[in-house]
Amino acid sequence: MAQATEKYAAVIIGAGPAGNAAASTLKAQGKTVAIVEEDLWGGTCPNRGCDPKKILYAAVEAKQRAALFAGAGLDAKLKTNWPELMANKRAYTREISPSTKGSLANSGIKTYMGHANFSSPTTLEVGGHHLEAENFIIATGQRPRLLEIPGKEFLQTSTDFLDLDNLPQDITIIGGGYVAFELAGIAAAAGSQVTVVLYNDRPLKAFPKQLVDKLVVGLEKLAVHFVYNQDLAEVKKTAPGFQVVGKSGYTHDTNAVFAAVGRQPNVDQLGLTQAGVEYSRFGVIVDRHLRSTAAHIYAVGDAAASPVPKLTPTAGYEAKYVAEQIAGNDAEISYPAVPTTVFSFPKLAQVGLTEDEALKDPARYRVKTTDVSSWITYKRQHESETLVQIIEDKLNDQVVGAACLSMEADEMINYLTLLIGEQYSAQKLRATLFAYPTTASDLQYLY
Ligand SMILES: Cc1cc2nc3c(=O)[nH]c(=O)nc-3n(C[C@H](O)[C@H](O)[C@H](O)COP(=O)(O)OP(=O)(O)OC[C@H]3O[C@@H](n4cnc5c(N)ncnc54)[C@H](O)[C@@H]3O)c2cc1C
Ligand SMILES: NC(=O)c1ccc[n+]([C@@H]2O[C@H](COP(=O)([O-])OP(=O)(O)OC[C@H]3O[C@@H](n4cnc5c(N)ncnc54)[C@H](O)[C@@H]3O)[C@@H](O)[C@H]2O)c1
Repeated sequence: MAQATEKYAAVIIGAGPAGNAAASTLKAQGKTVAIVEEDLWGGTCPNRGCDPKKILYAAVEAKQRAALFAGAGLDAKLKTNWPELMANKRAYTREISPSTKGSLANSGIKTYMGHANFSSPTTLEVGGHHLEAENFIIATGQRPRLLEIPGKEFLQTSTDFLDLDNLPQDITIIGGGYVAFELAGIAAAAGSQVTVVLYNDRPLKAFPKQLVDKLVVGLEKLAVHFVYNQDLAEVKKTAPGFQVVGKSGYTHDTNAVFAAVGRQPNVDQLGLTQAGVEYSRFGVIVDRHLRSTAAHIYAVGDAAASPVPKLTPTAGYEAKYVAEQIAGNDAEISYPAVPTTVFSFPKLAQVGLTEDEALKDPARYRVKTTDVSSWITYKRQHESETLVQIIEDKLNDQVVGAACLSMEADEMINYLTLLIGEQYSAQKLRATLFAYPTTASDLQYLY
């Protein structure tokens, strides 16, 4: 017997940070809401992204911070117990999916498990259910991109790395973005021999080169080996592991190979053509209201080709914005300054106007990069790779962009984000007192 059609005010596809934020905001408006998930409730960030990565990072960070005090008061040589570390991570992640699904259901949101696929602009099929809605929100995220080369079946991804039972002795990472630098840092600090193979000579190219170069120095001190300008031709299986082979003849024998060459939006198996929704390789094409080419269907978070970094905070921000659009607010989306951090050794963070953008208008912007390694905040931690870059608008004496490299960069960038958002001038900053000595108390000496 054919299933009856189930009707909702809004149906959301994907239960990651974006989908969940949209569902709960719409539910709080009193709407009938359904959400569909085909895999883990909670999505990438808490199951196989930000949170599990930061759990692994926290342990090796403690080890690295202690190591910096060798000969300066701490004799202990800490050793990583990877299986125990992984058990600690799994104790956290195993609760995420059931508890996320439970809290959605408890708040009156109907949950469907299965792959969602549009059969028409107003109907979504999920495991034999036909869901109709006045509005749909596509929040299907992204998946790791793989390389189309012989031996691609031997490539692992960040998802595999974050769930490794044992840490391989020798790891090779292909790519030069967030994932490559974060996995390289964790693996090297945990004791693995790491090689990062890049197909160009400009890793993390959205960040200032001077800071990236110093981050590379920091990782090299952890014995990470960088190989530049090597386009990968093939991955071969060998008796002890694998061999990566470059197009120029470069070879490297290793125990495991991880592809960190970007992520691709989950928009290709959604029946979007039947729904009248256009997409590109960057995701669902959206306007300044995050509306797709079908006006009643929106896209948010990693799945949307919107002009912001694809991060958890931007996903949640877009989701709440769309819920307000559906409630009748018709203003175009405007984004606040978006901070971002690469959790490596050390950490690299950035917010607001970038150095490249500022240098295009030197009459207006002043870029000041300070080596802060002699400052007490960094000296007391025995840190040596530390830079802070401040971009000031000369018109009003305000900070409009910043980048930081240090083990404190993740917190420092949040202070700077607040200063940018609140349009703090140097004068106002100098009139504020901060507890001393802290990273915050450094702020008034930076601009
Ligand atoms: C290794 C790693 C580390 C990261 N670290 C950070 C970090 O430190 N800070 C940060 O801000 N961001 C980080 N990110 C990025 C962050 O995880 C994403 O930006 C965020 O998860 C995006 O949320 P989303 O809801 O748009 O997508 P996702 O979290 O990917 O959720 C999408 C959901 O949709 C589901 N889905 C897909 N297709 C369908 C379908 N057809 N039917 C039903 N369900 C479907 C998926 O299974 C998934 O659960 C990291 C990402 C990775 C991979
Ligand atoms: N801390 C965080 O906030 C965090 C951490 C991890 C991931 N993320 C999110 O996930 C996204 C994906 O991260 P990612 O590191 O996979 O992608 P990325 O876009 O940051 O970097 C991809 C890298 O792969 C390189 N590359 C592309 N094609 C290649 C090829 N054929 N051979 C060799 N190298 C190639 C690129 O030059 C680039 O250096 C990020 O952009 C970010 O949005 C965020």
